[in-house]
Amino acid sequence: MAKPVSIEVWNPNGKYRVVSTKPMPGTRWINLLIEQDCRVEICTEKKTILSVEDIIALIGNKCDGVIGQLTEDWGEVLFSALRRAGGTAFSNMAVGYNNVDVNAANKYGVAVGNTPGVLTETTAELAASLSLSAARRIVEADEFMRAGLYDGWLPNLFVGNLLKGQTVGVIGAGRIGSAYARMMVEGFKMNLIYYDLYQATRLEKFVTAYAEFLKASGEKPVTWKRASSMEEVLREADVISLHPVLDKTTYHLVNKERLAIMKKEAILVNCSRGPVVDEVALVEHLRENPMFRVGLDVFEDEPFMKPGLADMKNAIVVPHIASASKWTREGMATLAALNVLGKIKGYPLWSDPNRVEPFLNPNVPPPAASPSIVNSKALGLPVSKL
Ligand SMILES: NC(=O)C1=CN([C@@H]2O[C@H](COP(=O)(O)OP(=O)(O)OC[C@H]3O[C@@H](n4cnc5c(N)ncnc54)[C@H](O)[C@@H]3O)[C@@H](O)[C@H]2O)C=CC1
Ligand SMILES: O=C(O)C(=O)CO
Repeated sequence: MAKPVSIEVWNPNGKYRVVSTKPMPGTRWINLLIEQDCRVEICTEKKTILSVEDIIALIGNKCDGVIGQLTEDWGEVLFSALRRAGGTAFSNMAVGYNNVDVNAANKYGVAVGNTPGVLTETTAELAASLSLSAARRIVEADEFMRAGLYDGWLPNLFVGNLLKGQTVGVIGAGRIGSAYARMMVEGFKMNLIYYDLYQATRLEKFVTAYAEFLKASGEKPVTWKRASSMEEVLREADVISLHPVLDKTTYHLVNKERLAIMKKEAILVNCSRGPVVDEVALVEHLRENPMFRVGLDVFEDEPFMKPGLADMKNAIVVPHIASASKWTREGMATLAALNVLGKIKGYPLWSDPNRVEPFLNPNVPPPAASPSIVNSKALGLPVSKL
């Protein structure tokens, strides 16, 4: 039996009981729930990752909805517990929901929300930061400086790669992959090659228009290409950034064989999910190819790194912070809360999960809709006309 977990309670007399497994940034999300007669309970347990047992204890005997985190294992056990407690609403505070067994949620009639859109630019900016940091060896140079090793300018000191005119490769050109591609093409005048199951039409139009602009200004135009295989991207690109969802098709998408076809001085960035890369193979590749560099926000066995990774000078590692801007994290909390609230109140689903701005303006009440429910079709939820 799990120990009771510590909680903070807001609006104790609220009709609907909504639990958040973590404190989340900002207060708007709490106020929006309270205004709609919710009692909000926030888990304040010091432990970073809650176990299934901890969450069962949080759900208790009566719970209308839960806001959860990507570190939690939302499957059969939790969805059945939530349903037994009378709940029909869950939302991840994340766009990725590979920690959620959606079939299990469907079985118990629980809506599964996620938070697309609000983190697109923030996440793409971190991928761009990792790309630049790797190309210009910023972390190594910073460590060198702090260690007191700098004793004067040298022609060969921390020489890195110029991005202008090189090729950026994007695997998974959805919301974040496309935003990243635009930053690298427009910001650094890189040529684009991308691989996705679907054509990224808006991205292609953007690069075409930007190329026209450059040409009209007398500059060399950038180019784009949709690759017919992932290998084509790996072979041709100088900087490759991974942005697909994590599912069976993308597990170990980058493995030993695929690392071997990349350029010896290429840069690989991963801001999607750790298991998209075979991290053991990556450590070996980094060891054998000192000019190959990586920027990693996510890890295969998060929060752990595979042995050897932390020792590699050609790896930059940060702790899953790609969406960590204040505006984004507060917006994610708001979208997650509104997903849960919308289901509890019987609101329809917002018609376009890529257009979430109307939910994020703090000066205007949000639309009476759930911003993004990934299993809405399976549950037969109505769609808003707005
Ligand atoms: N590191 C972090 O903090 C963050 C990580 N993420 C991760 O990024 C992922 C992508 O997010 P969005 O861009 O909003 O999602 P999205 O759904 O707009 O884009 C994902 C793209 O991946 C493509 N894709 C799927 N399977 C593929 C395959 N086998 N090969 C190539 N492409 C494939 C899809 O067609 C789609 O275009 C999330 O699912 C999440 O796991 C998202 C936000 C923050
Ligand atoms: O939203 C996600 O999927 C994350 O990884 C955290 O922002």
